[in-house]
Order: sequence, then structure tokens, then C-alpha cells
Amino acid sequence: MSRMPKLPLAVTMGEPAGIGGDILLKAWVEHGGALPPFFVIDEPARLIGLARRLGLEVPVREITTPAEARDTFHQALPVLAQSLATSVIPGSPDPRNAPAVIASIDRAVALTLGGEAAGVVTLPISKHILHQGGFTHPGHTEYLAELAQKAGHPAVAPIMMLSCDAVKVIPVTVHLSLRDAIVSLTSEAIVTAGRQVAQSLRDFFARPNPRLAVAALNPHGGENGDMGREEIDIIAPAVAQLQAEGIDAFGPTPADTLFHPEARDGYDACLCMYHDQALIPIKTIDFHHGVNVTLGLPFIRTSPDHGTAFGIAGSGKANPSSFVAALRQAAEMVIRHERAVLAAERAAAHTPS
Ligand SMILES: NC(=O)C1=CN([C@@H]2O[C@H](COP(=O)(O)OP(=O)(O)OC[C@H]3O[C@@H](n4cnc5c(N)ncnc54)[C@H](O)[C@@H]3O)[C@@H](O)[C@H]2O)C=CC1
Ligand SMILES: NCC(=O)COP(=O)(O)O
Repeated sequence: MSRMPKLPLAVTMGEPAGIGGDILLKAWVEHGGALPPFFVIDEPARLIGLARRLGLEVPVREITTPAEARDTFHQALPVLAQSLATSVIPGSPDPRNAPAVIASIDRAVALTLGGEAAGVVTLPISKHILHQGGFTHPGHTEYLAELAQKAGHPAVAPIMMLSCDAVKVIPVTVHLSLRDAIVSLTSEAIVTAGRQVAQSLRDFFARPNPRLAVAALNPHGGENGDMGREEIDIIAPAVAQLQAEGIDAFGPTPADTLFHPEARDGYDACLCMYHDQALIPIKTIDFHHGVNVTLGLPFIRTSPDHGTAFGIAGSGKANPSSFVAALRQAAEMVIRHERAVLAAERAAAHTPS
């Protein structure tokens, strides 16, 4: 990437007993100069200890404002200090650290909305550990939307999209049991997701005329109602609505034949009806370069596609590529947004009042 955002990206701590710190340190060592500058909100001492454990030479420098990060980044890893309640054992999460994990997310969002950071890149949290610590949200996606709403953006409807070069997938229902996902599926949710995805593909992914595939829910697309009516009652009307709005959408299409290479050539993004229908294909096709992007927020947020991987935390085995892709994706989205704002300002300046 030749151009970099004007401001640094804010990276959250994630679950400190997971692989977040490992991939953060590895990314800085392996790609430092080629990465968009960022700072992390974490406890400096624990990152120093983790670097030592992993045998990585990472000078950690505590900063007090994001503005210091850009100059610091190429010599040392800039860290905005967030203290933890108790010491971290890789692979053994402790809910007492949940408030620090949440505070790191809160601060990253506040700094981004406050114009001090370019966007938010989150490291993986353990939803279960945060829930034990009192967190009531299913995941980042929903929590980030609530933070945006509290900050004065009431209409925020977050949409999860996972993206790699080969495919983009959107789970229309997200963090629900499969039973609840099926019951809660509505035409409105599909249309809302389709509209947001089409707009975001135009704004951030250079797809001026995005083509959206819409997956069926049931085997064989419901076999004309013999194997379920959701296609007839819910999904087809949503596709028709999207088409009526000028969006190039097609479906419902049986999901089992939507993800082979020739099928993927036929669309820019695929709306899927539940979490695993979307995430199994992308994680199978390109686990190490998938990026989770939250669309519809008033700020840019990306994340690696994987989780905390407790089994390999602190071992040096974690692959940082998805995190690196998340940083690059966030930076690219920030730059596209900056260009669009500039173009709009120029257009306004040339419009007679
Ligand atoms: N954005 C986020 O905060 C996310 C958080 N999670 C959370 O992560 C926790 C664990 O979830 P799992 O389903 O076990 O998925 P996981 O992604 O943590 O692990 C699945 C498998 O992939 C491996 N793996 C994951 N990332 C890797 C990497 N960078 N390099 C090498 N191997 C890697 C793990 O060792 C494990 O074998 C859950 O609590 C879940 O909620 C899961 C996905 C996203
Ligand atoms: N499987 C994706 C995932 O769980 C990420 O959720 P979020 O924390 O980004 O909302």
C-alpha cells in the first residue's frame, strides 16, 4: 500500500490470554514498515513479557496520545496503557480482566469518533469470558453499534461481512443459536443487509455495480416448498424488494453450490442466512487472509476472521496474516473514505449557492 491514512489505527487488546498479543507482536516484527501505522490499547508490561516469551525483538513504547503513534511506529510498538486486573497466563483466560478488555474497545471507539484515530481494528475476544465478566452483548458487532448509538448515531444497523480476495460473505443473522436464527429470519433483515452491503461495496470495495447472491436456507432451496417455506415466504420477497430498488441481487440460490470458483465469479458478495453458512466457506477458502468488517458503523472497524485460539496462545504458532489483512483493509477503507470526503468538499465548493 503506497498511501497511508493520516491518522494511526487503534488496535484493541482483545482477550489477553488468547493469541491477540502474539499476532500483534509478530505482525510488527514481520511487516512493521509496510503496515499502516497503528497503536494498541493494552498493558505495556504484559506485551514486553509476551515478546520475551515468544523470542521476538519488539521495543514497546508507551505513548500518552494517539498523535505520538505515527512517529513512534517505525522504531517501536506504540502502546496506550490499559492496565489489567490480574496477570495473564496464555491459554487460561480470567474474567477479572474482562473490564480491561471492554475498556480497550471503548477507548478505541472514542478516539476514532473523536478524530484522533483513523479506525478500529479489534483483536479477538472470548465472548464467553466477557459474558462471565458481565458483558451482555453477543460480540463486537453488536457492542460497537451500541457505542455508536450512545455517541449520537441512533440509526446504526451493523452488518457483519467477512472478506478475502476470493469471496465476501454476509451472515444476515449472526450470533444466535441455529434454532433462533431460523425463527428470527425476516425479509426486512435481508433487505437491510442487502442495501448496506451494496452501498459499502460501492464506497469501499470499488464495485460500482455490485452483484449480490442471496443464499437459500433449506436444502435444494426448499424444493419449491416441499423442504421448507422460508425461500418462498421470506427470501424471494426480499430479493424482489432489492431488485425493485435497483440492486443487482439474485436468489434464493441453493447454498451448497454457491461457493465453488465458477459460482463465485457470478457475484461480488453473498448474503447468507446464518453464521456458519457464511463463515464455513470463507474460512475454508482462505482462513489466513479473511477479514471481518463491520458495515454500517459511523467509523471503520475490521478484525481478523479467527478467534482467540487458546490452544496455541503464547506458543509462537499463531499466524498473523489475517490481522495484517485486517490492518490493510481498514487503512484502505479509511483512504477511500478520505477521498470521498475530499471529492464531496470540492464538488460543494464548485456548486453555485
Ligand atoms: N472477532 C472476534 O473477537 C472473534 C472471537 N472468537 C472467539 O474465539 C473463541 C475461540 O473460537 P474458536 O471457534 O475456537 O475459533 P478460533 O479461531 O479461535 O480457533 C479455531 C482453530 O483455528 C486455529 N487458529 C485460529 N487462529 C489462528 C491463527 N492466527 N494461526 C494459526 N491457527 C489459528 C486454532 O488454533 C483452532 O485450531 C470463542 O470464544 C469465540 O467467541 C471467534 C471468532 C472471532
Ligand atoms: N465469527 C465471527 C465472530 O464471532 C466475530 O464477531 P464480532 O466479535 O466481530 O462481532
